[in-house]
Amino acid sequence: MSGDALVLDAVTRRYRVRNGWLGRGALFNAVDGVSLALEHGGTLGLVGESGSGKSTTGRIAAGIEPASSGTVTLGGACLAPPNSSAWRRERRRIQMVFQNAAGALDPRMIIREQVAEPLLAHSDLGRRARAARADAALHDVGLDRLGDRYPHELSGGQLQRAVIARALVLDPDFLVCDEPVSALDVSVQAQIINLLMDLRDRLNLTCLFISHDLGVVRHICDRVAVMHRGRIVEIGPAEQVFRAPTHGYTRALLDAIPAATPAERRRRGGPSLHPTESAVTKRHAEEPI
Ligand SMILES: Nc1ncnc2c1ncn2[C@@H]1O[C@H](COP(=O)(O)OP(=O)(O)OP(=O)(O)O)[C@@H](O)[C@H]1O
Repeated sequence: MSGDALVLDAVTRRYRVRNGWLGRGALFNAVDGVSLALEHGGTLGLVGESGSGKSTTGRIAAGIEPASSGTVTLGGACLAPPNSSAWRRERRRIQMVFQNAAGALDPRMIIREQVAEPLLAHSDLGRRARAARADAALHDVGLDRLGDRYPHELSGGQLQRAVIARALVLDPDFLVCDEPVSALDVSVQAQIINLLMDLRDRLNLTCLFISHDLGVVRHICDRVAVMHRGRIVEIGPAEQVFRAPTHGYTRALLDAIPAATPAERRRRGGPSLHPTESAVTKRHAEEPI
């Protein structure tokens, strides 16, 4: 594990509009001049309304999608465009966990094979060594003994654990998590959040955590970036951004979340805490497998 940072500098991503008020074929900036750094060992939360550019930023950070302009550097070296041989070398260090675990897994393959799959492209390990590495990753996420099962034999939470194991099997330094629990039952969300926190601490991972759930972001992130219409309008230590937001859009986002305590609820006149946040505070709750 090296201590270098993943840095996005003035990153822009342009798409062509298919239909919409800008007019068919017009270009628009889904991500517009975004600069941020993922510092070693930290967790940066990326929040903002739907369509603000969070996922696109995450995919660019993970090297899955190229920037239209701007640079992505890893330890000071420019990350190569996706699919070049240099990219394949660096790709191992940055892995992504998506929202839809079921869609990310092949229903015809057992879990162990799918967890081991990235090793085919990124290592020269033999079949048995790959299976052993996959079993170790499955152990890390609490799925011992389930490697021989097919995806349809696993619960939603177990599927997301398998997807996390597949991201971990290459021993990455950075993990980009894009809404990793929003497709799960509330009762399972806390277990997956707790697992991600445990893995981050145990494996010394540096994380970008994309979420709509500001309660969870406040709980697990040390820094927060707020996106609005493709731009970062505010970035700073989580406690500072949540306690004293400087941008009007951040204040509007925070006003939209339910109050954390009865006193705050009375002061603000809003509803009580989102169930996810009350649940994530119960760390180490284990999902039955
Ligand atoms: N491949 C694509 N082609 C065209 N437009 C795209 C593409 N991917 C994303 N967009 C558009 O870019 C904008 C930003 O999308 P993005 O998914 O990054 O936002 P988001 O903040 O992650 O939203 P959500 O929270 O709903 O996932 C949206 O207007 C989206 O429709």
